[in-house]
Amino acid sequence: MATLRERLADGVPLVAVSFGDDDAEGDAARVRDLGVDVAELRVDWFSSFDPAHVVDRVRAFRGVPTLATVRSKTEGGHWPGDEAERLRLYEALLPEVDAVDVELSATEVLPGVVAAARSLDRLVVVSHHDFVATPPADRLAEIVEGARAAGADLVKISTMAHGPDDVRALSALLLRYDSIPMIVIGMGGDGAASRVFFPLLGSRITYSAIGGHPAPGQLPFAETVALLERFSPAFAARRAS
Ligand SMILES: O=C1C[C@@](O)(C(=O)O)C[C@@H](O)[C@@H]1O
Repeated sequence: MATLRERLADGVPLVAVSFGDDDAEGDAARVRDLGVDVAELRVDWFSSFDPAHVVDRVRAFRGVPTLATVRSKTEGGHWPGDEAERLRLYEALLPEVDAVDVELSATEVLPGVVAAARSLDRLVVVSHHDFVATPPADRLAEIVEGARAAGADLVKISTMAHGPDDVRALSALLLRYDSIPMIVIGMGGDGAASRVFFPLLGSRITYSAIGGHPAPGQLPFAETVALLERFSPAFAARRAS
């Protein structure tokens, strides 16, 4: 199976599904059977943060393109808070996965994660989440530029959309930073179209759900794939190959 870096290379959007550790072997089998492009391992959802446990569960996904995330509580995750411990966890995870996702706001963790990822030739998604609102355009631009300066291979912006103006602001951001690999998501019902429409405009990964843990406005995996197949001939061709 191709690595995440190889999958990203042709610019055709990828569909991710997020998993915890309740059934890692079963989830890895589902990823293979259904042709999920990226397994996001939400380590902050795991039952234990002991690095030996985390590495063991992540290894169940070996051979599948993986993106590991240890999301802080301040950006919608469950990580309880010790930043030195979080950095050690990312360092233990990095050899096992294709990429990691870390928040731009995680100033105590981010430089260490970027350095460790560089030394192992892994990708870093530098992300920003706002579950309340979509910030103004100048703030969004500042976040993208900050993430890029911090060493992001991909910049991810996921903010709550309250109506068409927010969706327009997020699509303008995606187009403005066309030369940077971006993942842009408008969360919530008003943003749901962005999960299909933004990949058509260049957003590199869209997140979908199989079963539990759907994020606000996420569509089921099968529906996301069907809509992208309908509207992106390149995506349909890749799925058919
Ligand atoms: O940041 C993202 C995007 C997301 O929040 C979403 O809205 O699809 C889902 C998360 O699992 C992922 O880490």
